[in-house]
Amino acid sequence: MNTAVNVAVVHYSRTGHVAEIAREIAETAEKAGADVRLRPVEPAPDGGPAAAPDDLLWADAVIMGSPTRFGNIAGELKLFLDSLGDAWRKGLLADKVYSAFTSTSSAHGGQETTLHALMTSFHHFGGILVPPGYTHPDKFADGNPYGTAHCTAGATRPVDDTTRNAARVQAERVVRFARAVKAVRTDHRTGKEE
Ligand SMILES: Cc1cc2nc3c(=O)[nH]c(=O)nc-3n(C[C@H](O)[C@H](O)[C@H](O)COP(=O)(O)O)c2cc1C
Repeated sequence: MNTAVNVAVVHYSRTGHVAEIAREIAETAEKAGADVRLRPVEPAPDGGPAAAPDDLLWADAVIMGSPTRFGNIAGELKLFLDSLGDAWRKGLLADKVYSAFTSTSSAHGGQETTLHALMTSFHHFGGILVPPGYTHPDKFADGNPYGTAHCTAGATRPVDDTTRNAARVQAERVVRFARAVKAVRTDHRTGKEE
């Protein structure tokens, strides 16, 4: 089965770590055959487009990333989430695959709570959650079954192979399940298969 799928990689990053993981995820999803929109929630320094609700409507899978802030997501990403009320009300965010990633300064500095905070919204959307789990040997190296999570160790540790490998595992898995979900998705409003 090689259904065409659209993947939106939506993220916020202030000092570049989350953006670096987002790029790895986007490249991997592209290599896996997906059409990809890599979208920061604020306009990128290179003038590229910022994320818009339409990117989620377009997507079959959404992979969303935020730095951890006091064990929670960054306010900038929350503002984007809060712009989705209209799309949510119309049922347009449902039945898509969702997955999350993050970066912290300290080990166990709130990675899992941040990933869960993102997933809370995904539940409200009626999303199909696809976490990486321990489904690949590389996941035993990065050790986070909830999503790719980097630790910058006080901004001394750039995104490394362990994190990149985890990002690749997650992106490949999301594309695979996005294809499967797309094949059975129904239009929420009509109840008919899309
Ligand atoms: C207001 C604020 C709160 C933060 N809270 C945490 C935290 O709870 N745990 C942690 O490990 N790092 C925390 N950090 C550090 C960021 O998570 C870290 O710098 C981030 O992973 C970098 O991501 P970025 O380079 O994509 O911006 C915080 C940073 C800021 C500015």
